Amino acid sequence: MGGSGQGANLPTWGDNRRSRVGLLGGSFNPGHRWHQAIARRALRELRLDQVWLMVSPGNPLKAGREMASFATRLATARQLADGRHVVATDLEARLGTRYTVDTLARLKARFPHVRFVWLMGADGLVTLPRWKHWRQLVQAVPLAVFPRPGQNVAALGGLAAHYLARWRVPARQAARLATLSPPAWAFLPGVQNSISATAIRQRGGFDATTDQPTTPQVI
Ligand SMILES: Nc1ncnc2c1ncn2[C@@H]1O[C@H](COP(=O)(O)OP(=O)(O)OP(=O)(O)O)[C@@H](O)[C@H]1O
Ligand SMILES: O=C(O)c1ccc[n+]([C@@H]2O[C@H](COP(=O)([O-])O)[C@@H](O)[C@H]2O)c1
Repeated sequence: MGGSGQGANLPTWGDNRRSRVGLLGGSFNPGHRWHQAIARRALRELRLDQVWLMVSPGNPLKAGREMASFATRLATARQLADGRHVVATDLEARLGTRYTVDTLARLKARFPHVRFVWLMGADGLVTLPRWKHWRQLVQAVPLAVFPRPGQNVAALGGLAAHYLARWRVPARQAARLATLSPPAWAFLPGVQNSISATAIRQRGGFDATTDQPTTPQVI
């Protein structure tokens, strides 16, 4: 990987090896320690080589919401990275993509030998049917869904989970996920944390008007 923990660059390895990469896309407004916890858990349980904290130039479903600058959000993601196994990246900004389905198409073309897994909290599975071309998206990449307080019942009882039911892999087989042809997904029960970027902002951890953190950015 070309990056240090500070690496916002497009990764330079991977083209010619079968590596396994988890993509944790997010607004990171700001990044927080549960993003890091998910990344580490994914590395371990999905047997990934790397997780990329992929900072969104602008979540299409969060338009108009209080949003710090891209640079500030990327900086908070970088604080969570170690530069080896967890890497923060601005690649969506570089690729000029905003919708996940488009990003995945570009990434798969750019890294044909990398096996990607899309990582998300249970809230992502809830909103998935509102994402651009979501049925196409689930054909493009396996999904790993992490529990989130207050979201799990809606996630597992929702439209996306029903649509994907026949492709669900038991959590005990999560290590296989990166090797499976999509659609494939797993819900990974485990420790949960109610931390959210919204709560951090509401606590005043971040001053979106000045674009500056008022307390340590990563909480
Ligand atoms: N506490 C959490 N538990 C499980 N998943 C989480 C948690 N916090 C964030 N995630 C997941 O991390 C990814 C990126 O999240 P994001 O950057 O939007 O943070 P957030 O805390 O959800 O932000 P916000 O409160 O602004 O919506 C998403 O897939 C989200 O589901
Ligand atoms: O592609 C879409 O339509 C789409 C809709 C909502 C969210 N996403 C992606 O989901 C990821 C999590 O977003 P967020 O803002 O909830 O952290 C991030 O990578 C977004 O680009 C993607």
